[in-house]
Amino acid sequence: MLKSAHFTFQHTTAQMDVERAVAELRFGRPVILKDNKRQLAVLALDCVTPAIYDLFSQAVDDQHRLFLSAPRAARLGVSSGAGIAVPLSGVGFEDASRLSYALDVEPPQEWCQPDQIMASAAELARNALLLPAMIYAEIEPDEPRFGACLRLDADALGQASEARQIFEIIARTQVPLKEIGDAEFVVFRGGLAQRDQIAIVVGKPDTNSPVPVRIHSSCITGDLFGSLKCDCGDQLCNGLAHLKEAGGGVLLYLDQEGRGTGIGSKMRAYGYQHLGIDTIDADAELGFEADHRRYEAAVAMLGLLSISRTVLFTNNPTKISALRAGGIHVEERKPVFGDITAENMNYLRTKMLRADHMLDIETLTRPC
Ligand SMILES: Nc1nc2c(ncn2[C@@H]2O[C@H](COP(=O)(O)OP(=O)(O)OP(=O)(O)O)[C@@H](O)[C@H]2O)c(=O)[nH]1
Ligand SMILES: [Zn+2]
Repeated sequence: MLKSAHFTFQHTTAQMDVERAVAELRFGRPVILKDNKRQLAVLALDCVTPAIYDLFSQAVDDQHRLFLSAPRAARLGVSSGAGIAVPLSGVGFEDASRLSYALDVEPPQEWCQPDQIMASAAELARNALLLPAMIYAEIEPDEPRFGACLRLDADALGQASEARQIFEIIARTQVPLKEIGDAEFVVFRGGLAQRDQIAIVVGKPDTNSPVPVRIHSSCITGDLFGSLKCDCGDQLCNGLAHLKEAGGGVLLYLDQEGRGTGIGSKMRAYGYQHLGIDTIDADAELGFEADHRRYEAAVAMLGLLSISRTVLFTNNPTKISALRAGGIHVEERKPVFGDITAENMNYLRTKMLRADHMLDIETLTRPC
């Protein structure tokens, strides 16, 4: 309960400021990112129209640059761990866009190391589920043309990160499921974006022993519509079935579509995959690392369910290390498979060979 005498709306938290900045970027508005030395006006290319692009370049006297992440730079043939900054003077919206995500683009003739603050800008784009391609320029503190824009301290991102682990249970109730019968849905609210996450409790797991747990990341195409391009739908059903067979357990259904890149980017990446590029390189063309998921929410959710010891159903070593890093004991790992089809074979093979997923190498590498 709020104590009304002390409560005011005068302050925001770093978490709120970050979320506001995310909303501004998604509306195609600049955010002013600042540290104690300088301030940069930053726009997400993903949400910019040609008219906004032109307006921005006029406002910064054509001194804008394009930040591209390390994976995108590498696809352009430039190796730079911090990404690159490409001068955009005289470069129009179409060419900036092509440089950001098109295939078979010539490497930029000129580039430099990006300002350090751009790491925070890329992190904002990640929270916003936008391509990490940012248009930016240094501006004067009192620049009136950006007077109405949101200002964000670059430090706020680090501070807001703590919120990733803060959740509360806001609802729990029984939902009978076709395949496994009674289950309890537990809804958690919190995290950086305050989005709701769910756990499905099958049976009555004994939290004094290692609890069978499946961590599943959302896949709208596979989970809901039976896409043949991946194994997610099968893994969701089989995961729940394994929990039931094990005498009860918990499935965490995490809101991290497209390995954390969002449905828009996942579908763009599919477009590139149809041209023969594998799942990791397709994401890299768009500027993404191989996997953008985080598991702080999973750790927090297990904690709220009083689960500290698990038998984890997964083929993905990152999930095991992420839980362990969060203080959850993974006492055993059990596999969870889906059907291997002509359509998902290359995807599974890539996960096995390039992301170390524990899949059956013999079956998957046999030519189809
Ligand atoms: N970016 C991208 N994401 C994909 C693609 N195919 C599937 N995904 C996403 O990959 C994730 C797969 O999630 P999971 O099945 O939980 O995880 P996993 O990494 O395969 O690990 P385990 O199933 O536990 O072995 C989901 O977020 C999907 O939306 C793809 O081609 N590109
Ligand atoms: Zn999938």
